[in-house]
Amino acid sequence: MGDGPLYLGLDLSTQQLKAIVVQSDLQVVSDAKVDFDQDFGAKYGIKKGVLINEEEGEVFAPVALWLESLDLVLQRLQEKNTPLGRIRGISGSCQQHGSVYWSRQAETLLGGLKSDRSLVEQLTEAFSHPYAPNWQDHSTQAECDQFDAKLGSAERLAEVTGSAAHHRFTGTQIMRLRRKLPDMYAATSRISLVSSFLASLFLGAVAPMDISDVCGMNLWDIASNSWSEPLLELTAGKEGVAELRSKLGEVRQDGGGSMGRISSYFTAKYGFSPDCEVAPFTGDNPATILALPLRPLDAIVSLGTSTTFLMITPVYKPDPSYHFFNHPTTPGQYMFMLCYKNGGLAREKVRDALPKPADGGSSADPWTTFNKHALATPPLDVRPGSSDRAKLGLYFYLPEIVPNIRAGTWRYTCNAADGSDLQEAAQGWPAETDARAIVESQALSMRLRSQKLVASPDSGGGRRLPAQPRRIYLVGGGSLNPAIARVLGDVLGGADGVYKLDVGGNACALGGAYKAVWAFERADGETFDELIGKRWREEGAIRKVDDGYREGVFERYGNVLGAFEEMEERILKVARNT
Ligand SMILES: Nc1ncnc2c1ncn2[C@@H]1O[C@H](COP(=O)(O)OP(=O)(O)O)[C@@H](O)[C@H]1O
Ligand SMILES: O=C(CO)[C@@H](O)[C@H](O)COP(=O)(O)O
Repeated sequence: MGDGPLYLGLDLSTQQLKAIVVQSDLQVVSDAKVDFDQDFGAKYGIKKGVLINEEEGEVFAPVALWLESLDLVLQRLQEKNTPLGRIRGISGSCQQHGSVYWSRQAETLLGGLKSDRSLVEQLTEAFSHPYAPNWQDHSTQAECDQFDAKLGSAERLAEVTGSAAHHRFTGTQIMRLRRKLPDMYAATSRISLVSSFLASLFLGAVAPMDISDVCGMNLWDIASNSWSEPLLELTAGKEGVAELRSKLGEVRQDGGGSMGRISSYFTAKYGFSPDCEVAPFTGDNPATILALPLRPLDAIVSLGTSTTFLMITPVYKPDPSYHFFNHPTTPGQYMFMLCYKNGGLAREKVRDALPKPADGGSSADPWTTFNKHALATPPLDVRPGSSDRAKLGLYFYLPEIVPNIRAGTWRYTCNAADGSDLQEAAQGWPAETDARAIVESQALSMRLRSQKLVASPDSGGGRRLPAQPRRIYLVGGGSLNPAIARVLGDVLGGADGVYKLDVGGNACALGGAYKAVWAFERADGETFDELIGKRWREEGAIRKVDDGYREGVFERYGNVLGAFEEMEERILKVARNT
């Protein structure tokens, strides 16, 4: 390890808080993590990082859990002898949409933290609400209906804010909490997103929201680069607009630079330098696109608790079924995102329903049986040369986001050659078939909804390939899984292959760390891509895990894409979230 400056990236996601430290040349020098269930499950009664109130569809996390986790992850970095004193800058990535409600004492308490006591001991009174609504919350259908109607239509809301109304988007969440807990709302001095909350702890003052993460609220007018007056009015009432504006605060326009020096709590307690500075933090998905120099036509599939599909584009083409966000570092660029609630946890459910192998499942990898079945099942469970019907399923153990369908599982079959004759498979099929079918289903949904963003990549040999991503990068916990990589490659293609980031499970934290490098080392006007592009080395950073486009196989999925869409439409008619 040299002696140059270091940069810390944090990732506060659903199930963990991760930290990663890199050098200016982007080499990783240390990392640590806190697993919420393992480290604090018993104390906070959480499962998979959250608490659930089934009756109202509420999903939320205790803010105190995150305070304790921050102290613990820094302690773990210290125990690994990480030279925290050399850290020059900090940035981070956090689960999107969640909101934290600060009390009137917040600024005083944040500014006066003492290093001989923990964050949780000193900040309990800094919050007007002990919980942060989580992105899996689905308690806000009534508010969503009003948001979609407010500007005339869901299409218009998507045009203005980048997204139609979604249960988890912060505007609908604030609107509901204001109605449900009026005293709490009145006692709130500031509202943070999870990203600005975590940055605030480091700063010792409430930090502004970030220009990319703010697009996950249904409140930010992207074209006019300001809060949307009618949507603030909807959230807080005509009389309440000024108050809500002041709770939300200013939005920081620059994704880089310094928001201020680190709080003395961290210098005294963990040995950070008093010169260490805090850059804006952003959402975990925007940070993921910063984990490597992503080009247009490349796609990232993030296989975390949620499953997301991300691309960057200079063209703003919003639609109610997906999301556009401001790029976290580059004005004029946008992040396209699809987000599925039934991602990692749904795959785990299918995995856990599989019959146990004869040896009782002795492998240390809990995914061995799932992977065996996923790879042994042919695409769409159609044996080559047979007249088998294609199998299509939807596996929504939680109410889904895209499409807006309530919890349930559905199984259909259709003619494999052209998707005709779609019929519900009343008898279902063996559990083993579900292993491949759930990954195919997730990938078919991504392929269906990203069709307008992809084009035919130049294959180099004069051969014109069908429209598809050039490269697909896998990140998140599920990126460790070779069978999932293979099925995603089969369905989504990827002319140049499917790659996994070597820090696959840590990509958002890494994106945060790279953002810190850029934030503090950029030359005048130097973009993130320019700076990171010069320093990033493919070797050691990514590994090819699948060939991606396979002629013949890709087209077989194309044949049933229409049937997949029809299946969703039929189910939507009877099982829409209300
Ligand atoms: N080998 C694997 N195969 C498939 N999924 C995996 C594997 N390892 C971990 N996961 C999944 O990764 C998920 C956690 O991913 P991660 O990106 O760390 O989560 P988050 O950022 O949402 O907290 C878990 O739900 C787990 O099921
Ligand atoms: O809601 C979204 C994006 O809109 C989720 O992607 C959250 O940002 C949580 O991410 P993970 O914890 O699954 O990484």
